[in-house]
Amino acid sequence: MGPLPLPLHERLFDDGDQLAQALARQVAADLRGALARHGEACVALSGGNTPKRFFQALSLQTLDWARVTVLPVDERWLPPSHPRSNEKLLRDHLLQNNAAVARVLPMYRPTETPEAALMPVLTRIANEGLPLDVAVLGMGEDGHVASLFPDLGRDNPALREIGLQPQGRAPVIAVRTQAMPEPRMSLTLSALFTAPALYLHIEGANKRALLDTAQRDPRCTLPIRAVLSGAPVPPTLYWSP
Ligand SMILES: O=C(O)[C@H](O)[C@@H](O)[C@H](O)[C@H](O)COP(=O)(O)O
Repeated sequence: MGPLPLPLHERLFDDGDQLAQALARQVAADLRGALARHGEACVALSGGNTPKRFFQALSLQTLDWARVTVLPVDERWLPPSHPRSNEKLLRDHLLQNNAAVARVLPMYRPTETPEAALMPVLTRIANEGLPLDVAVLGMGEDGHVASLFPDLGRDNPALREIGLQPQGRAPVIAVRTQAMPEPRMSLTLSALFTAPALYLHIEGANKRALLDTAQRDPRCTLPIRAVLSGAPVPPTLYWSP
């Protein structure tokens, strides 16, 4: 008998619209619970192409959005007017309808490099964003999550530990990857794991197969496996073809 697959709850849907509605209902319920417990709530959300429908559905949910802070799990080092900016994605697709009054905690600052802004951004996120109540992670076809790419630590092995260890020493890192054109900033797994509710929003058969490998193969070194192996509570997968 091979090793047991890493624990993961699964919610499978026939299409992306159904998934978006269900994930929006679940995240809204988690936020309402957090608001009831401590009067404010914080959710970290992934960028990329997958989450747009989910953001739109979430923006229609009824809850006390004025007491909710939203932050991106990662940011491409581009101004918020740029089409690849995750802050822009949040503002265009989530900060509308009922959610228009939510507060965005941006990662980007107008410095030339993410390294130059790291300390002030890290301090602000630690003070105003953490601990999280909810985190939603996408996954790239290469097994990256947030901006924690498979080549993390190529030039600086300590960065891999800080990024991927469940007890890593910092909540935010500046990253460079050969996989993407621009430098980035990212929450680390130790920051993401402060969320008692952790979701993977993954669409498509290829990503599902990769996730399966990460769940079952102990030799897998991809960041997605570090999520599955290190998460203090088993994440819940929301998947559709
Ligand atoms: O800003 C980003 O790029 C992300 O937060 C990233 O981790 C994303 O979730 C995956 O790359 C999946 O992206 P797609 O949904 O576009 O495939």
